[in-house]
Amino acid sequence: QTVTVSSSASHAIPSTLWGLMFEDISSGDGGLYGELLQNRAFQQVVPGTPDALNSWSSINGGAISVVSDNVPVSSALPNSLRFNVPNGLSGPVGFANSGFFGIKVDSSWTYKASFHFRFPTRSSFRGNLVLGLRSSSGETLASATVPISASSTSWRQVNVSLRPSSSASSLSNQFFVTVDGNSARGQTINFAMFSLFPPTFKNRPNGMRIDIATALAGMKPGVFRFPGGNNLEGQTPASRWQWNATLGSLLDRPGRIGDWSYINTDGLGLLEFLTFCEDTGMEPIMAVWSGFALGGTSIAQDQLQPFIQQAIDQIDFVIGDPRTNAAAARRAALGHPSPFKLNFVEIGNEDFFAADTYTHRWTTFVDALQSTFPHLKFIATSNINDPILTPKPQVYDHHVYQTPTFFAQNSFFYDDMARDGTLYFEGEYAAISTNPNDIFGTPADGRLPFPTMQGSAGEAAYMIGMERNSDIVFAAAYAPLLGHVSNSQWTPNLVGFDSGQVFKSTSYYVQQLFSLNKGTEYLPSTLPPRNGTVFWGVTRDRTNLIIKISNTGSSSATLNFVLPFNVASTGIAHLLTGEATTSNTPTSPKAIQPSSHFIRTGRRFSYAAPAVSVTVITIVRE
Ligand SMILES: O=S(=O)(O)O[C@H]1C[C@H](O)[C@@H](O)[C@@H]1CO
Repeated sequence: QTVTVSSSASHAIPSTLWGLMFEDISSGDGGLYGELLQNRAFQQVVPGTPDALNSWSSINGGAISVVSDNVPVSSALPNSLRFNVPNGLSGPVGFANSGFFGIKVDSSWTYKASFHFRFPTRSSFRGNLVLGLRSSSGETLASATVPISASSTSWRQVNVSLRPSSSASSLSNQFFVTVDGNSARGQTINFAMFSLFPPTFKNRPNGMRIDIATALAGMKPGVFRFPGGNNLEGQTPASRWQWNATLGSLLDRPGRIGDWSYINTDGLGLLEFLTFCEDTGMEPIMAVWSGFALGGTSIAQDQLQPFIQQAIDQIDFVIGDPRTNAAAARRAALGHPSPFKLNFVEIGNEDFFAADTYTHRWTTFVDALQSTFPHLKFIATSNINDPILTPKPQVYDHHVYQTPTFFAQNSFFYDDMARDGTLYFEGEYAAISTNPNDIFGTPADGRLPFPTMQGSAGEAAYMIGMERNSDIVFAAAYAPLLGHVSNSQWTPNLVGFDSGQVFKSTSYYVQQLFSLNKGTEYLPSTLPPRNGTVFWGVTRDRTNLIIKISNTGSSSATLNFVLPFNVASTGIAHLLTGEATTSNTPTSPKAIQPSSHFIRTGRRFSYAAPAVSVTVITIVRE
């Protein structure tokens, strides 16, 4: 196959092209968000039920229960851990938290532990709390002693730093709090709002886990879509994501029942999202709730005003003027007086599930928001031009979960899209099954537990198409982004993790190769055959010519490039290839990784793309 490259660029490559889609789908709490304790504040649990004590356990007979405290630590956190020391015990007695399927104990880290406690009954008792980190077999790895007295019934906060004496060999470790069973016999102490943080990305308080955040930043992503995805919507309007409930002190965040069957702490909230965007150079694509909850409730058009006002306030928190706007003043009070960067606001999520009411919800929201924020672009989430929406959307968010083959066969999906001023955001895409008749089924029925090399090559073919059409595709994001390998609501995920490490998939490497070698202009070239198996695209930036190739076929393919200008006689081929069905997994985390090779290049050169491979060639321009 000969590929002739044009000397003049057709369009600029948007800086926003390759980005991240984030929602809490076993990915925020216990994942990207740095908090190490699960069920740290007993948010949204029912006192007295087994779930209320999720992740908490007794040590040596300590009696623990979750109670609705008659003197709650805050109005947002009504529940406390009631701890009682029965008579007749000796030695350390207390309770422990097992984290999110483990807690990594690293002796090079300083951990920050915090909790609030109060004695419900005043007494002359004085004693010591011993808290810290221990292996599940009971070996103490780090500890601190805090003197306490029952001289007052008011809440007091404990803050201590913990430096493990040694790193634990396994992840099954716990955070613990104990008292001496004999001297504290009969005592009752209430606890609330526990927190245990490792060092965080950019050392941000209430920040992100370093290894995961670093892996995400390592893709140099252009955009960050949040807070969902389904997790924006709520099963009912009352349990929808609400920006104002995710701000400020952790004592003021009630948490919510998320849309992936577990409670969200909302410790990772709107300001943390925006700060993360600034810390990694991503532009936010922020969603507002659009009046539809996943349980099926749509808000009637004449009842939408409060939700529209909440959306206006959410946007004002991000970009408003603190001198004239209360929501913006909250942003300033939280330490960020200047506005954040924001150009795109998404109205809802996947509203093709509720297209019949989206027609009025879209109109009512966009009429109000566009007049309040004239410079923003609003993204529609129903199917493209179906139903017809008023006003006509400037942007659509298109999602596709499919087989590897589908992606290879749809590399030209955007070539046929009308150039009528509409922009497109490929907000979610991934090869998730090999079974075209059951895309969302179980692994037994073709679902992928982890991305595979053939899935990643299919995605690369589709991405080559989006790059070619990046005059109208301004952003795209693989979804879901993150998944805990021990407990996920969805597979495959771009990045897997457990409480100790990060697992980068073959699809992660495709995203990274494409994003780090984006180029700034698109150079048209001989089009790949639409129904072929090999796809390529050419871009350039000031220093490099960049050629992206995906060979989704089962045999090597040689491309003969003919360039209209001089380039260096040696280039670099960044190659990702391996067996079609191979994945990087916790047991084989580095099964397939990119490798870089020098290749001979020049005005004319050939490159043999191996079967099932993705290659990014970079050549210095003369
Ligand atoms: O069950 S789905 O609707 O397919 O869920 C998908 C689509 C939704 O936007 C996102 O939250 C989720 C996984 O990324």
